[in-house]
This record gives sequence, structure tokens and C-alpha cells, in this order.
Amino acid sequence: MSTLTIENVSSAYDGELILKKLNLTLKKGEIVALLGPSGCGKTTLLRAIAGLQPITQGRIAINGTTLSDEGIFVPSEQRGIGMIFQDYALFPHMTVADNILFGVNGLSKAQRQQRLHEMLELVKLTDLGERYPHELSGGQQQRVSIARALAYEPDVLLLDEPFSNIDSQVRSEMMLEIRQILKQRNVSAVFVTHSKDEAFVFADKLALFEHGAIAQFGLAEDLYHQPNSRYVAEFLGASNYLNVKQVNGHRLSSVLGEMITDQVIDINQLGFGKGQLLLRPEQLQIEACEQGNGVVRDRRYIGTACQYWVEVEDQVFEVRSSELNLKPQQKVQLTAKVEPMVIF
Ligand SMILES: Nc1ncnc2c1ncn2[C@@H]1O[C@H](COP(=O)(O)OP(=O)(O)OP(=O)(O)O)[C@@H](O)[C@H]1O
Repeated sequence: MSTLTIENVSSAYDGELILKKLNLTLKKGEIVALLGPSGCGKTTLLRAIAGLQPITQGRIAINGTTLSDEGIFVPSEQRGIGMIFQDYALFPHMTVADNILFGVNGLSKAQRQQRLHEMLELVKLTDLGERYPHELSGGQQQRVSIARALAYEPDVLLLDEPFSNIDSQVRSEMMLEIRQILKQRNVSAVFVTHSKDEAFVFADKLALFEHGAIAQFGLAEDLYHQPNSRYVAEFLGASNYLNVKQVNGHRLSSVLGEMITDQVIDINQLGFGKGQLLLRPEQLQIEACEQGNGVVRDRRYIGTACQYWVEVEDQVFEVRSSELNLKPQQKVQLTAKVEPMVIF
């Protein structure tokens, strides 16, 4: 059974449809990123799951219990949900310890102390229970907000851009640390972000939003390598499109020469046996070659690799290569690895 089920969910503000028949399921312990540009409805879905935003259609359930449906609305505080916000939302007049235990009810004094100790240890703040939020760094405050959300032992944790106020130098370390905490406790989480890099680091699966609908949902690598549209392809990374013609069931022709693939090519459906092959920068290889098919037009050094922009017959391709010594205006041979083959 899935932990969280979103079925056909729609939601509107002032009669304007913001979420359009969304479907999403989350298994126990899975972390899903709601990813997409500003204003596409990510926070609205998070609020709908939390019971802070009404839905006009569909069903939301946790562990098989319906929370929102026609005639059913379980209030936010009874949903078994923990929330972590961008601004941490800690109570400034309460100590770290009081903040963490705020939502924990029905335990004896000793059990509360035990829970507090466990949470402080989990987020590595063991000696800071008596401090106030303003006496902590941003990263420490965010760890308190995580401890507070987990202390209440939620079935699902919702995180709304929780890392955007964290210094970029410590952000990915912090994301990995929190991911590890969630995995250690097998917590299911829904994480809102507009950053693909954050989504790749933190989540197991991505739900990429486009104007209130989910354009594609699945494992991060599947969305990257097998996008179902140009929108998904471009949101997740640099994309080159190579004009190709079908020669036969396993062969394509293009300005980069003929390419053979084990996959069966079916671009007839696009019309006249033509299409555009998606090539990620790492699917292209270049090497210096005086009689080569291309010319380096620009380069950028990015640490362990170089980005090159290579022109072949009026088309410019972005290439990522470990070859660091090619210079602008140099002749090169550009070749492409066809798989994974995605043709639009
Ligand atoms: N309280 C509100 N009243 C009316 N419209 C709203 C309200 N809150 C959000 N909207 C609209 O709903 C749409 C979706 O907003 P939402 O906050 O869900 O987007 P988002 O994808 O989370 O964006 P961001 O990444 O900028 O936070 C936007 O067009 C927004 O203007």
C-alpha cells in the first residue's frame, strides 16, 4: 500500500484552476520532489496534502485513510503530517528543547525527555537544547525544525523549499545529512523545490510540474535520460537536438554521419521518417582533428571537465568533455552516442 495517494486532485483559487487532475503515489520511506518553475502549483499541492488548501476534485489519502474527498475533510492537525518551511518557523521565545517538543502530546515526562534526547542526537545538536533560535546559525535552526517535525513521528513529512536560506557552500552537505536522517527513520517525504540540482541530491523520484499538471513522474535518472517531452528534457539539463532521418529500422543519418542503434527506431509517427534526436552534452564526444566535421566556437572550464560549443554545418552543439586542451576555432571531430535514444 502506498503511504500517500493523490488521485485526480484539482484545486482552484478564486475560480481559477491551479492544480489540474494530479495523480501521485508515494511509498513508505520514499522522498519525492515536486519540481518546477515558479507559480506552477507545487506549494499549492503541498498545502492541499497538509489540509491547508481545499481541493475541488479528487482524493488525498495517507496509509489508506482518506483525508480529502467529496464530503470528507480531515483537519490539518489530525493528518499525521509534519511540515518544514523555508524560514524554519521556529518559535523565537522558546528554547530549542521546547520548540522540538511543541507538537508532542500524550507522553509521560520521562518519555518526552527521551524523545528530546533522541531528536537532538539525530540532528547533532545534543548540547544546544537550552539555546534560543536567535543563538543558532541558519543551518542549526533548520536542523531544529527537522527535529521538531520528526519528534511528532509523522506518517508523511512535507518540506517547502527548506534549503533556500542555507548558504550554498553547506547546502548540499546539509541536504545529504537530512536525507540520511529521513532514510534512517524510513520517513516518507514530499519536497518542494524549483532547483533540479536540489531535487537530484535530495529526492528518489521527481514529479515535474508544468502549469498545474505533472508533466512526468518517475526516477530522476529516467526523467533525465527518457524525458517524455522537450519541456522535461530542457528543465532537467542542457539539451542538443540533432536533425535525423531514418535510414532503416536501426539506422539514422545526420550531419554527424550515420548512427546505428540496437533499439527499433520508430520516427515514422512523427512524419516522413524525420525527427530530432535528443543528445545530452555527455552523449557527444570530441577530439582534435584537422579534417573533422566541426569547429570549437567557445569553451568553458568547469573543474574536472570542459564545456565546449562546437559548430557543425550551422548547428551548435554543447559538449561536456574531459579533454581540457581544445581551443576556440580548432577543428574537431564530433561524434554522438545514440543511446539512450529519445527522438521528438
Ligand atoms: N492565496 C492565493 N490566492 C490566489 N492565487 C494564489 C494564491 N496562492 C497562490 N496563488 C497562485 O497559484 C499559482 C500557484 O502558486 P504556488 O505557490 O502553488 O506555485 P509554486 O509552484 O509553489 O511557486 P513558487 O516556486 O514560486 O513558490 C500561482 O499562479 C499563484 O499566483
